[in-house]
Formats: sequence, C-alpha cells, structure tokens
Amino acid sequence: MPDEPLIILAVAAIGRALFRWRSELAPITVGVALDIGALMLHRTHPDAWPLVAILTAVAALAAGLRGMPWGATRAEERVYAAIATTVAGGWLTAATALGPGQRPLHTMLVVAIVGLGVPWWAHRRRRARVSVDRVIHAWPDLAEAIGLDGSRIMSAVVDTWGWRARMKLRPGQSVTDVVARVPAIESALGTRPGAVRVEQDPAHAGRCTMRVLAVDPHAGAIPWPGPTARSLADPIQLGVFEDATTVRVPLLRRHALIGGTTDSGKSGVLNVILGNLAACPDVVLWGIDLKGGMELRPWAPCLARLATTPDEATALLADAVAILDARAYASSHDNTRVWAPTPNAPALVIVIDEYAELADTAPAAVPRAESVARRGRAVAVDLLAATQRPTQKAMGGGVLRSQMSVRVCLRVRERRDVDLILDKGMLAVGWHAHTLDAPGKFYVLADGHNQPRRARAYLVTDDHVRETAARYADHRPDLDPLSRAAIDRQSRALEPPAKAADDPEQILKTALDQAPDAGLTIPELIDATGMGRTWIYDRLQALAATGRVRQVTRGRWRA
Ligand SMILES: Nc1ncnc2c1ncn2[C@@H]1O[C@H](COP(=O)(O)OP(=O)(O)OP(=O)(O)O)[C@@H](O)[C@H]1O
Repeated sequence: MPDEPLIILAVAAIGRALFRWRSELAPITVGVALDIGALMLHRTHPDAWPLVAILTAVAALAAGLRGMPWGATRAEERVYAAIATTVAGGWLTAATALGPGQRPLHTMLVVAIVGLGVPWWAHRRRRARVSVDRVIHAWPDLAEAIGLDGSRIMSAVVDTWGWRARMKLRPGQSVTDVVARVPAIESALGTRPGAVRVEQDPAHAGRCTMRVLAVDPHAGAIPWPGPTARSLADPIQLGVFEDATTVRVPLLRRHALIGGTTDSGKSGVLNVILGNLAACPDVVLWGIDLKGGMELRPWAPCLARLATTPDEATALLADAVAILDARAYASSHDNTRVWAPTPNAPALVIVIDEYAELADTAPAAVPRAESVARRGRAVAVDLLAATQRPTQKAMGGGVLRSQMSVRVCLRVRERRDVDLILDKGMLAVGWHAHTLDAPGKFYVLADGHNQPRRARAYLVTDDHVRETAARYADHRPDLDPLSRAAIDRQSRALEPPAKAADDPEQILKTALDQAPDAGLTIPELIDATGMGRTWIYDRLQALAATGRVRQVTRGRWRA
C-alpha cells in the first residue's frame, strides 16, 4: 500500500500482530482491561464493590463447577478457570473500593498476570487450538500451494493427539485427490511425515475429515487386556484405533485374511484372535503351521488338532470338508439355513499360519481350503489365514482371497501389496499400509470397517500365550457327534484296535504302544479312544507318573 501514510501502515501492522498473538497476549489484555475497569468503577461507583464481590463468587462457582463460560471440560481446566476468576474478581473488588492506584494493587496485578499467565501460555490444548486457528486462517493459501485450491476447512477441533478438521472440497475434487496430496499437506503444515490422515465423509463425496497427529498414539506397544470374547458371536477386540476406540471385528461365519511382510506382526494378530477364541466354548480350533509348528505350537493345549506337515494339513482340510459336507447335508434336511454354534455344536475355526507355504508344499490341500472358503460360512467352518503376500499363485488363483471378508493388512513392503491383501483400488483411496512403521500396526477391512483407519494390535507376549492356553485347555469343547462321525468316515491313519473296542483305557495303552516315534497328539488320542480331553490328560498323567508313557515333544505322547 505505497500510498498509505506510514502511521496507518504501522497501526495496521501492530493491529494484525495483536490479533495474531491475541491468545498469547490474553493475560496481559485481561490485566489492562481490569485496570481500566477498576479505574472507571472507582470513579463512578466506588460503593459497588460488594456487588463485584458477589458477581465474582458466582462466576468462580460457574467456572469451577461447570467450566462456564469457557467450555472447560477437564477438571484441571475448571480449577484454573475458578482460580483465575477469583483472583481477577477479587482484585477488581479491592480496586473498585480503594482505587487501582492504591499500593500495592498494581504490583499484585502484575504478579497475578505472570502467575496465572504461565499455565495459560504452557497449556498444550490452548497452544494446539491457536496453531489450528492459524492453519484455518492460512488454509486458502496453503491449499493453493498443495494443489487443493478451492477446498475449505469448515471446522476444527483439538483432541488428545492433535487436531482434526472437516474439509469441504471444491466441486469436482474428491477424497482421492486429498489422499494423493497427503505428503504435500504434511510439508505445508510442517508436521512429521506420516502425521496426516484423511477419511471420507460417509454422507458426502465432496467432504472429508483431515486428522493431524502431533504425537503418534501408537508409538508404544499396547498390552493385551486378555480375552474379552465368550462366544464366537462376540466381536474380537484386536487392538486400538488412533482415536483410542477399540477395533472390534466380528468373525462368526466369516473367513479372515491377515497379510503383511515379515516381522509386521502377523503372528501377533493371530495370537490376539487365538487368545480370544480359546476362551470361547463354542469354537473348536484346528491349526496348520508348516513352519514346523513354530507359531501355533504354544497354543497346542487349546487346539483340537495341529498339522505341521503337508500330509497332516491335507488330511486336516479333508476332514474339514467332510464336516462341512455333513453339516450342510444335515442343515438341508432340518431346513435350518445356518449352523448356530453352541458348546454342544461348536463352530470349527481352522487357523493357517503362512498360507503360501501350504499352497507351495501341499497342492492337494488347496482345493479343500477353497471348498471350505466357498461353503464353510453357513455351517460355521471358518478359515483364518495369515500370509506374507497373498499373490494369485499363493492364494490358489484368488478364489480363497475373494471369500475372505475380514482382511487385516499389516505393514507391506511394496505399495501394490495393499491391493493384493485388501482389494483393488484400496491403495488409491488411502489404505497406505506401506507407510505403517511398527509391528502390529494395521488397517482392517471388515463389516463396519470400511475407512482407512490405522490401528495397532494388542501385544500378546509369550507369557500371555502360555497362561491363556493353560487356562482354557481343559474347557475346550469337543466336536459335535455329527462332525465326529463325518471324520470317522474319512480314511484315517489311526484306527482303534478292534479287539479292545469297548475299553478306552486299553485302547489308549495300545495306541500309545503302537504310536510312531514322533508320538501321538491329544486330538489323535481323543479320536482313538472316543474319550474327552480331560479324561485323556488324567490317564496320561497317571501313566507318566508310573513311567509307562512319556511326552516325546510338547503335546505328543508315546509309550
Ligand atoms: N502388536 C504389537 N505391538 C508391538 N510389537 C509387536 C506387535 N506385534 C508384533 N510385535 C513384535 O514384532 C516382532 C515380529 O512380530 P511377528 O512375529 O508377529 O511378525 P510376523 O509378521 O508374524 O513375522 P514372520 O513373517 O517372520 O512370521 C516381534 O518381535 C513382536 O514382539
């Protein structure tokens, strides 16, 4: 403004600075206003000080009890508001009666401004609010620089971790445009990389929410609170979203795929799910772990079956198909459309650690797994598969993956893996799993979870696994008679000796005598004797005490 007189330019610049720093200057502004107010009151109504005192008491109570009129919701903020109101009102009362020039009223005012100003200046939420206001003010310029010109910030709120703003896009812009510019937004706002999240407004294609996280809420591991599910019908609590809400994923009649690169925390997520399912008396758990049982063996006490070789895995999946055939047949005869799991007629969940390994080493198992994936849901035979990369090859041509309605995507190495694990086009709309920067961080796509929200899985320690497995081992349900009969019809490696068919004790001893060198698992002994898990454990303990049998490896026994 070259034509304006210098004085006007100076006043305008000072006015702008005062406006910009109005929050920081608030304690001084209040002090000056009190001084002027006291001067006028003392001159015109020096006898009004009792009224000022009463109004002070009322205002301090309103601030302390209700946070009024500042909207202070937290206890410490209300305490501060009550103290500040009392000090300011008390000073005004004294200054009205005595005159602000009376000693030492001015000194007291300066001390109060500094004393109450320090917490005000240091208050994190106030500072955050101020920086958010500045961003909103500067947004039109920033938006132009970023390439989102015409977008507007409609409102913004400060929360525990940073702030979030509702954004209205220019007609023709979509949330995909905003997602594509996230790194540019981070640079323009001066945040750390990975601090900005963008979520579509489900009600309006031209609006979205932008979250800016000043601190990473998932910086530290989140300890597992223990199992919360008591039935497969209860959603499984996998971890925590960035807004501190719990990730609840329903698994009943759903297959789940957990994908992520090595060390991304796949086994961790499996452990959270297994820890919950172990506590559900309406689920029978079977496991396939072709890494020699490394991941699933600790859960062996709760697994009715654990396959660690390709042959065992193929046999296990063949039995699963037999079960689902039998259940489907029974359902069609009873006219019951779905199998509602109960402790007497439990669901069957088959956990497969590293599915790609199964596809590579046990090709005969793949069509069976696909059969379970296609037809298992209605009869409550569910798959829970973890894999590093669910490529077309690894996932048997994609049939299996397309049936997985729960997808958990942990950190991936390449961007295109996001679309492989979640679905085509998910990378473009903000499911940026390649930017996840710690094990256990994930995105989940499932019923009720269709926005790219980052979460972190609970950390289940080895001790948790041991304790949980031991705690629920004796409460695991057995398969229902229908499903057991279906397995019996399958050709099985181990047949109970015919001559001792009616004495389970004898069958047990013979089975242990004839067991292969690797020993027999508890589920195999249950199959052989037809007795329950607790009975088997009791007999094994008794026989072991007399030296008649021994545990070859964890969970495998022979004479
Ligand atoms: N939710 C979590 N929070 C914190 N740390 C975790 C979490 N999940 C896993 N980790 C840590 O990350 C490391 C790797 O985890 P995990 O073994 O589950 O990965 P993975 O993807 O199964 O690896 P691999 O592909 O080698 O089997 C472990 O040391 C574990 O302690």
